[in-house]
Amino acid sequence: MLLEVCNVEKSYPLAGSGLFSNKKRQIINDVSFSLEQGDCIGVIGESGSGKSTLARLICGLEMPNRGHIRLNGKNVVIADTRKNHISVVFQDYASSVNPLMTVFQMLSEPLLLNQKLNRQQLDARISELLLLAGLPDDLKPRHAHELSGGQIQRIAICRAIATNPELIILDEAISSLDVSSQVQILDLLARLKSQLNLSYLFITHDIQAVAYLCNKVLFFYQGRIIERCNIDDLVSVKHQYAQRLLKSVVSFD
Ligand SMILES: Nc1ncnc2c1ncn2[C@@H]1O[C@H](COP(=O)(O)OP(=O)(O)OP(=O)(O)O)[C@@H](O)[C@H]1O
Repeated sequence: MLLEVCNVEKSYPLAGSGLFSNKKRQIINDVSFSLEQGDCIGVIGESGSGKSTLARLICGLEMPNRGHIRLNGKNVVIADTRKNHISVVFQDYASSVNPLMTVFQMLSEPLLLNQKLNRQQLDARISELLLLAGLPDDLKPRHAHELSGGQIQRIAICRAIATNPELIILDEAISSLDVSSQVQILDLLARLKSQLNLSYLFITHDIQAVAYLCNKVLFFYQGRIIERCNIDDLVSVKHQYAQRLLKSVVSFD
């Protein structure tokens, strides 16, 4: 099993409850699921249901209060996504890249974390990544302000795949884009998944995007998984919230 999330719980101190109060608000409630190599699992839920908190726990940016998270049988280590072999692509593409860096520098950074490459090798690997993401090679000297939102998100995806991670977490990775860029990025993610044999945890509000990209789906509600199913069984979900989500989609095929 690639990823195992077992009985995970996370709470934060309750706002306004005083410095010495131990009152807490439970954000993640007894969440368990597993992801096999090659899976793309969609995590869908409304705003504030705890999806991003779950993402931060899985990639080791925070630790759970209870339960455990294992990647390839090893416990995920706090604040070491490199050791954890997990990459993350966030929603806010503009702030996910350094505005002072060129595309070449943005892509050099993750590549040089793991290996020693000379300038020529680095240049060749960056060309390869740009090609994989459907971007022209002449973007290398450009800065973020000289790129479109869709191009920046493709660069963020290049950064995510640069380290050959075991798992990529896509946290609302298409939400800030216009509809046509969303479709293009979904196509890119689907192509990279089969080309590089990637595994994704795809966090979103968008059930149609889940239906397009994922083979399994978890419905998240108030920090709990309230329903889970294979993508082919979407129409037979039982929970009211999951049914409501499905009904909210005008055309669904
Ligand atoms: N560090 C923190 N301290 C206190 N509360 C937090 C912290 N991080 C998140 N929360 C709270 O946890 C709840 C869940 O937040 P989270 O961002 O995980 O939800 P989400 O489902 O990803 O929402 P969205 O779809 O809007 O991004 C929110 O009420 C949020 O205010």
